[in-house]
Amino acid sequence: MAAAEEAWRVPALVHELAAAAVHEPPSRYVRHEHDRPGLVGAADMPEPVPVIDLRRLMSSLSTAEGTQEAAKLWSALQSWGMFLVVNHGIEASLMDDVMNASKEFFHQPLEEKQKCSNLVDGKRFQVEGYGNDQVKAQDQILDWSDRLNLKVEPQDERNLAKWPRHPEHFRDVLLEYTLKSKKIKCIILQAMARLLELDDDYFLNQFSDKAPVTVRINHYLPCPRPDLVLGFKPHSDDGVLATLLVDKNLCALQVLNLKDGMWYNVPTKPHSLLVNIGDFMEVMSNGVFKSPVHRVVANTAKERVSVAMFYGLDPEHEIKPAADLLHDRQPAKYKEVKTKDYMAGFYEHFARGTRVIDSMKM
Ligand SMILES: O=C(O)CCC(=O)C(=O)O
Ligand SMILES: [Fe+2]
Repeated sequence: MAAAEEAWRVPALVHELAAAAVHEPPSRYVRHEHDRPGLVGAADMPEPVPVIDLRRLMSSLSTAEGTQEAAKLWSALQSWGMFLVVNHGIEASLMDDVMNASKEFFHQPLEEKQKCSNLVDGKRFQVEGYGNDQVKAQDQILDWSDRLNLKVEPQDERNLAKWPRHPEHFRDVLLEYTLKSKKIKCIILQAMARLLELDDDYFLNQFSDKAPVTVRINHYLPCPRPDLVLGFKPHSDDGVLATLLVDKNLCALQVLNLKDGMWYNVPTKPHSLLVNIGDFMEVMSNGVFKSPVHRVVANTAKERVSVAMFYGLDPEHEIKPAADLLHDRQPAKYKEVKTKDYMAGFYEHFARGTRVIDSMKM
């Protein structure tokens, strides 16, 4: 491929645009009119995302309080497909450490961050590392953010060359946070299985020791025209579940309400975790639980960082609706698909701003 043809595949980082103090976002970042966040902003949710007390949820079989918490979880899963979790057992100081270490990485000089670049030889894209999303088409609209993607598990698949060396404690805090966040994922998946009257371990049993845990750390820098761009395009998450650590000072995440087609602000709560249902769960629950479509808006003044952790499945695993949920009047709504094929489709669709799960519906 000629060099001139290739240049569009490696756009400037938002870090570079911000450093150059551009007054207008380059056209590649400007969304089509119907897709712009505009100046008005989204509405606050008529019914906010439920806040689930994890300690209470753990006792859901044995206490009235627990039953109440499980009912809240059911309502969260039926409405927004996302919920906040408190009393989750991760120390506030560890959450702050993860957030601060991530910010510190993004504040490193560009040369330091480029040591973790997601480009091989400066041009060939790979998912892991620091940089832009993969650019698959010249007219692809880019997000006003830079990202760091890392595979944390399986341990023997960690590509440590892509992990930040600065700040030095980045690795330790991320690993400690992963361990603790995994326990939360287990409790939630058991409660979800119980809500569907499946074996408590039905969802957990889908994970083999090859199931990946990946992290995406998003860096949203201020934008001179937040009405024209998006920090993160509309998408639903891959994987079974995603847990999200968001900046407590800035509410910028929005979720689409499929019933009225409107975007709603997702509230933040200090030291809570936001849990999103991923596409794999939508398929396994045969659509009882829906993975929410969400996006992030930009703003003129404040920087924002978020840390998203995704629980995936073994690449060879077949994702399919749970057999016990299917009967004559309730046939499978999704085609069976191998995780690796789903993931290949995911990146194709993600670049175009469409959803791979829509192509799996029967
Ligand atoms: O930054 C956020 O709040 C959301 C990030 C997100 O949706 C993602 O990384 O998949
Ligand atoms: Fe997401």
